[in-house]
Amino acid sequence: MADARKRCDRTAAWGQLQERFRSGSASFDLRDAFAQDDGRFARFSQQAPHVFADLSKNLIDAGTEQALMALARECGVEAHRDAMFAGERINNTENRAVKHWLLRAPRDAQDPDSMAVHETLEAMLAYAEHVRADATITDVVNIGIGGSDLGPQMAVAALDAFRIRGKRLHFVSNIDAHELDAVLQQLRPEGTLFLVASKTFTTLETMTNARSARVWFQQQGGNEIARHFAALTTNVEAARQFGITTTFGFWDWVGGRYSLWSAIGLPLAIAIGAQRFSAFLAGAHAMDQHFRREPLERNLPVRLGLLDVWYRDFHGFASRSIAPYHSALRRFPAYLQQLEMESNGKSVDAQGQPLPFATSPVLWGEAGTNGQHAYFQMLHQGTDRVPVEFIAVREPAHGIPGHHELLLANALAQAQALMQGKPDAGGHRNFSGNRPSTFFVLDTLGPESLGALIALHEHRVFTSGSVWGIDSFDQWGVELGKVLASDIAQRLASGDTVGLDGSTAGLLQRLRP
Ligand SMILES: O=P(O)(O)OC[C@H]1O[C@H](O)[C@H](O)[C@@H](O)[C@@H]1O
Repeated sequence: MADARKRCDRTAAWGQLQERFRSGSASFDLRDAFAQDDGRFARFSQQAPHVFADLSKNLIDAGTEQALMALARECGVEAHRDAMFAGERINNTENRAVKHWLLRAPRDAQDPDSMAVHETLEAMLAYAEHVRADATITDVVNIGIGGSDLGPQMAVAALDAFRIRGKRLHFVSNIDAHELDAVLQQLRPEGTLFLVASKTFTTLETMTNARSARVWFQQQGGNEIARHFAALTTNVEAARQFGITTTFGFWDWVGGRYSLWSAIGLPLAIAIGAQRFSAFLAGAHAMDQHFRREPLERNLPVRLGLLDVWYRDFHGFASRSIAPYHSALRRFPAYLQQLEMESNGKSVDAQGQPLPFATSPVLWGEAGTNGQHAYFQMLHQGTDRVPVEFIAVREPAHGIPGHHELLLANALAQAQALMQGKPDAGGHRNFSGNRPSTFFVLDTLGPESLGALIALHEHRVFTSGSVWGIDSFDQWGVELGKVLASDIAQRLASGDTVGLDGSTAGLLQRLRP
């Protein structure tokens, strides 16, 4: 497909944004903005499906947001979004469509893939229910990495309150077998179900771990590999060759970091059950509809994605900190790291032309309040301004009194402190303030709201990637290290350092057994 997007820095809106930044935005003060405008909270906050977002403590005014909307329109973000939902091959470097949204859409007779999606979903959910009902299975081990690990791991933790009791879920990703070893020590072969999760079924880490798990299983006297191993993959043939007969497939138009909604979600379906898994998909679908249909001005993923562009390319902010004030969301920052940094961490456009402006920021963070006692010092008083994203949940899932109010109070207080500061204090006690943050509120952390929160971020990343003109759905940057690792693995065995740089050669010699 010819990419119809216009290079964002060649638009009139880009020039206007530069001008706005030069002529005032650099000295924009949030405290004044609130003092001057009673309606600021209402203007810059909104309810989207299952997610409320307050953007008012960000360094924007109505004029800037308007110019950002103009930028999106001039760049062709809407047409690009519609092309994704029309199933066009917008992942042009891999010549693939991008249809993870179809995995959470109701049956659609018009879409050629919808039938297969729903057949697979039904089979997978039936299997999940079967595993849930099978009391002999006490442990489920997901073996996968990247998109085949971070999504299900994050979501299983996030929805722990809904998790089936009496079964343990484990996630093994690293090729470092300390991880596999620690899990295997807790298992009995007859009580274990291994899920080998890999889109390609070739990933070194996953295949190595899966083979070692199979060896362990057989050495421990396990039999019936067919009953104790299942595969989640687009490469059903490779799974069969591995000896796995229970496979749940998906399609090349599902990117790894967008695959939680596919068979890769099986650990989550086992954890929370078919009905709740369907609710999880429905929550994401509601956000898809919002993204497709709402005008840009009331379109939350679009507003967030454009804010990201404003911060990265005009303010020059190089990172964003994620602060979920809910311990069940502790893996959410790691999940977002892959989603955003693997999608938009590119320095060429979709045609391979170098981009003269900055793209993906660094994402990082920890659950609150823990982060407050570690790195928030730098957020409040460091030399860099780092936009912070708070996520708070109104209703707790526990009944222990006195905690949740304090948790929420801390989230609010941190956002307030970042903005208000204490500029008169002087010296070490001085807080400059005027530090931006976004505040998300969920009524409860449940399947629907989690689905919506994730889809919101997918579309937000789509929006900034679309403005930047990059292919957000490939990941060529992970290839070089993989190729070099296989060369170095041979050299580690042989000791051959010919042709290596001095550092790699020196370290290789030091690391050889
Ligand atoms: O699911 P797999 O094919 O095993 O891939 C697992 C992961 O590894 C790759 O190197 C990519 O960087 C990720 O996008 C992917 O999710």
